[in-house]
This record gives sequence, structure tokens and C-alpha cells, in this order.
Amino acid sequence: MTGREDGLTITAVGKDFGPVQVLKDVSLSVPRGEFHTLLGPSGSGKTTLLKIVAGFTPAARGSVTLAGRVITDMPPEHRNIGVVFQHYALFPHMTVAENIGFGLKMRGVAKAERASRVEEVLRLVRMADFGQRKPAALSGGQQQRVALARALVIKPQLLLLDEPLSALDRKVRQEVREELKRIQAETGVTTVMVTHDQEEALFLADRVLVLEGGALRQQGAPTDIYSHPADEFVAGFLGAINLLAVTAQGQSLRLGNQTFAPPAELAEALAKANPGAALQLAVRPEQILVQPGAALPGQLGGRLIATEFGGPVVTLRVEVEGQAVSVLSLSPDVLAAGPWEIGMPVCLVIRGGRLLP
Ligand SMILES: Nc1ncnc2c1ncn2[C@@H]1O[C@H](COP(=O)(O)OP(=O)(O)OP(=O)(O)O)[C@@H](O)[C@H]1O
Repeated sequence: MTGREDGLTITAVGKDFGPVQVLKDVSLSVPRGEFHTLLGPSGSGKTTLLKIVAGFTPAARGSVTLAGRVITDMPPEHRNIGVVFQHYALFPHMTVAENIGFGLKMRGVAKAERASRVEEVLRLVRMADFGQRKPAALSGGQQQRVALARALVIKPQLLLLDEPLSALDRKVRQEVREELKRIQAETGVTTVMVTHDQEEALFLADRVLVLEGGALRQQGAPTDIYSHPADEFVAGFLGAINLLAVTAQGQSLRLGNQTFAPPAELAEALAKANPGAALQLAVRPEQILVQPGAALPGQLGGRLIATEFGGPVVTLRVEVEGQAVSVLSLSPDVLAAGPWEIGMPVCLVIRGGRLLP
């Protein structure tokens, strides 16, 4: 069997709540061993999709296949899926080890094997010394590790994570997210994680699936989806971006009264555009190079309107033909190398981006 047949396949899954179609025939597949993140704003249907896969909610239409078996109507306890939610929901009266072993006990696994599997999975999540503690005596990050151990101890064919990090504070969230990436790589378990945090989705995933209004807007590798968003929604949702109103003019682009050379990667898209067509150029701040002084031919000229210090990065705000453009400079050295005076002329070189209709 290929990885794809071994993994998860969702085919035309739909779901309605009353008159509202919250999932509109979503199809996707997660090859075995891959880590996919399901990213989308609140209410986009992420949790509903995850619940359908887990078996907690029936689908109105479509099918779900895991490891070659159709599981659409199978009860959750027969699906061999591990699930972790935002709120840990560990049993408070049981120790960590008992919490983790509970699912094995339900499955009739003998005591000695239970103990060795609990120990193994506790080592995996680096909580080997915590087996005898009660959940109340653990930090939030440690409780989520235990929840992860509990989901993994059954050796699931699929791991589903619903915002598992969002109740943790920033520093702990980063630690646990790195742990999660390591643990997924070590176990090789096929994983789908729901998040509304763009950075988290990009950091963790082999592939990011962007859901909006119950429909998949784009799926792809993190770098691809970040640099080549399919539409304005995806572009804006994945981080800061400049959307510049431009018109196609042969091999060049026109912005207001200025004509400039687009980055080479846009040549193909530009060749297909109608002359004079109004387009949007979507450019991430770090795809723009800024220099003090007037523009040379092929560059864009503007005026510096603000500099914003942000620790490791500095954002320069520039006005070009009445449009505001933000430029990310990767180091404060750029600022120190000045002179950057508000109101001064600057020139911009656009080094990447995407044309949107
Ligand atoms: N049991 C239900 N009854 C009625 N409507 C529901 C039910 N569950 C979810 N919905 C609606 O379905 C839509 C999708 O909800 P869902 O929880 O899947 O979104 P989400 O993307 O996970 O959002 P969030 O990030 O806020 O959790 C929302 O409009 C929600 O109000």
C-alpha cells in the first residue's frame, strides 16, 4: 500500500446545522506519517471536521477512510484514533500513570503490559518521573504532555489535536510545540491538528490546510502557502502582507504613475494577464528591499513615513503613490546604517510576491 492509502482520506464531507452549511463538501488526504495543520478563523468548521473524523459527530454527506477502511459510520472507540483537546480533561482522582493506562484497561490490555506501555510513553513525552502525581500537581504544559501520552499509548493510526496549545502561555506554548514536533517525528503517527494560530500552523506542519466558511481555500507546504497564497483571504490570514493595486503593462507593472520591473517569478502570470488589467500584487514585507534615495529605472520610488522597532526586526512604512507599503528589514543594523529620516525619498525593489485577480 502507498502512504496515501494508509493515511486519512476525507471525501466530499458535508455538515449542516439547521439551514447553515458549516462544511461544504470538504475533500483532503493526509498520507501516512505526515503532520497536517488545519488552519482557519473562528467558526470556519475546523472542530466540526475533526469531530466527524473522530466519530463524535456524524457527517451529513461524504466519507472518511483511515488506513484503507471506511470509518464514516464506525463508533469512535473502534476507530483507533487518539484525540487531544485544548482542555486537558484528565481524570483528577487518578494518577498520571492511571490516566494514561485507562484506555488500555478499557481495551482489556493485561496489567504488566499496561505498565510497560505507560512507562514507555511517559519517557517519550519526557515525563518519566511524574507517573505517580495527580494532574492537579502538574503545570498546564505538563498536563498537555500527559494528554498527548494518553492519546498515543493506544498506538493510534491517527492523532487528532484540537487547539492543544492554545490554553498555554506563550513561552510554554513554544516549548510544548517543539516537543510535539519531536514526538510526532519520533512516533511517525499521522497527525491532524486544528489551530487558528498561523505561526503554529506553519511551524508544525508538513502541509497546511486553510479552511474558511466551511470550504478548503488552499493546501500546501508551509513555505508555498506563505509565499504563494491562492487568494486575498489566505494571503491576509497567514501574516502581514502588502496588497498593492497595480496594472499589467507588458512585462512591467504600473503603480500610479510609476512603472517598475516585477520579480522574475511573476513573468509567467504577467504574460497571461490582459494588458491594462487591474491586479493586486501581494507582497510580504520581507520580500521588499528598501534603500535610501531616489528610485532608479525599474524600481519603485516612495517616501518614508515611519520606522517601527520590533526587537529582531524593524518595519519601515513607506508611501508609494498614495498607497501604504510596509517593508520588513531583518535586522536593526539596517536602521542603524541610516540615515532614515521621516519624509525622505526611498526606493523599493520588489523581490517576490504573487499577482491576484
Ligand atoms: N452543535 C452545533 N449546533 C449548531 N451550530 C453549531 C454546532 N457546532 C458548531 N456549530 C456552528 O458551526 C460553525 C463551525 O463551528 P466549528 O466549531 O467547527 O468552527 P471552528 O473553526 O472550530 O471555530 P473555533 O476556532 O471558534 O473553534 C460555527 O458557525 C458554529 O457556530
